[in-house]
Amino acid sequence: MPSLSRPVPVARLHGPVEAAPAPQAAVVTPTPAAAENDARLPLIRLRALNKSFQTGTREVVALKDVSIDVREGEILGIIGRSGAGKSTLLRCINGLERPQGGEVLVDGTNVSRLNDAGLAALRQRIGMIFQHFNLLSSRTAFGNVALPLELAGHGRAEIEARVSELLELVGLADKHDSYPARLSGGQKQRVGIARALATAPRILLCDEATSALDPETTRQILALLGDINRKLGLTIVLITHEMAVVRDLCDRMVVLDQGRIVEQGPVAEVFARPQSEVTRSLLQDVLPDLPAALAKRLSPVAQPGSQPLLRVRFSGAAAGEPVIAELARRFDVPASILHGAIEIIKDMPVGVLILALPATTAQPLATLIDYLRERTTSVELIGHVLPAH
Ligand SMILES: Nc1ncnc2c1ncn2[C@@H]1O[C@H](COP(=O)(O)OP(=O)(O)OP(=O)(O)O)[C@@H](O)[C@H]1O
Repeated sequence: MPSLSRPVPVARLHGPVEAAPAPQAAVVTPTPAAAENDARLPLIRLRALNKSFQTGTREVVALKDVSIDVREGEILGIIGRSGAGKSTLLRCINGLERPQGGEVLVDGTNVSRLNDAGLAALRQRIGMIFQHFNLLSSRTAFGNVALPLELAGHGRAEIEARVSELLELVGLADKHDSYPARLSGGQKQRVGIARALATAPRILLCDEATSALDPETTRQILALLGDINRKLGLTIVLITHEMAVVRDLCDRMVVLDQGRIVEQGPVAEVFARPQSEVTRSLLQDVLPDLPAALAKRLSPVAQPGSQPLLRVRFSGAAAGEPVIAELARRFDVPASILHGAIEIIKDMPVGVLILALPATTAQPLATLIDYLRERTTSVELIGHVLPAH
């Protein structure tokens, strides 16, 4: 029987893991922090996963050639629209779904080859929390957290000590005897987190864990997950459709679309240089881009009196540069900021600006764009805006 007293992860499941391969869809240059992260061995390796479902005569492809490494101690966010394959991916990790192709390795163990007893042992090492908490209404907070320990055959005294420690960890020391009906959504999720940690797992899977919560409670639960990740060295994989969750909690992110990975990398890097249309669209929630009213006035070609419209992305040191003032001073080009947003992600400023240049300038447009490109993360000419009437 495993010991439950731990501030640190329990022993590994099985033997050694292989060296990390090159990331499949890395589209960004790693930051120094990410490079340090890369040196860690992957705790979870998904290799070329394929999974389809047969519904009547139709085959639905849920995952297509998905390869992801999750390194020990990191928080990985998997984001995508509804139907992108997120839940299927999470369920492949704990063996609830078997892929038709590819491999799922958890700490070197091939999950697809495990029998029922092996799967049960694996799930002791993988905690899971859910959108709707999945608590037993007939049990108190204590009883819910105690359940996995009872099932694992631990003794009463050990269970009592462990559950008290866990309720304390999640900030519910005073709710031992409360039934779920008497708890708020945030408190229920705290019980869910304590229950998921009961068997001292090394991995926590979060299935839309904050989607049923209001923004303030979401912030508190994300802060708690970040705290647990740091205190216990827990590896966290979460699925979400909200960029704000990825921004507030994750180290790295994977964007799924129609079962495929369309982008992956450190969060700040993906926010600064989104490569796929899906990522850009999902980013609209946190870094609003071109407002609809402006988009309506956009023409793909220059017209008499129209102004070139630029989307300028910036991150890190570039965010502190007086780029627009310099453009005005050096080229005598007063750019107007029509829209902008900035976020601080893991201490790094990341932003987007929509700039309108004057209808006529002494220098060619290409010269001005080149100038900005050298001093920012990226510059796109998104069209020409006609004056508003
Ligand atoms: N058991 C199943 N039988 C048939 N089709 C399924 C099954 N599970 C998932 N699918 C299909 O596989 C695709 C991916 O589903 P999945 O639930 O993994 O997506 P998701 O990104 O988690 O979506 P959501 O955010 O809406 O939960 C969808 O088209 C879905 O309809």
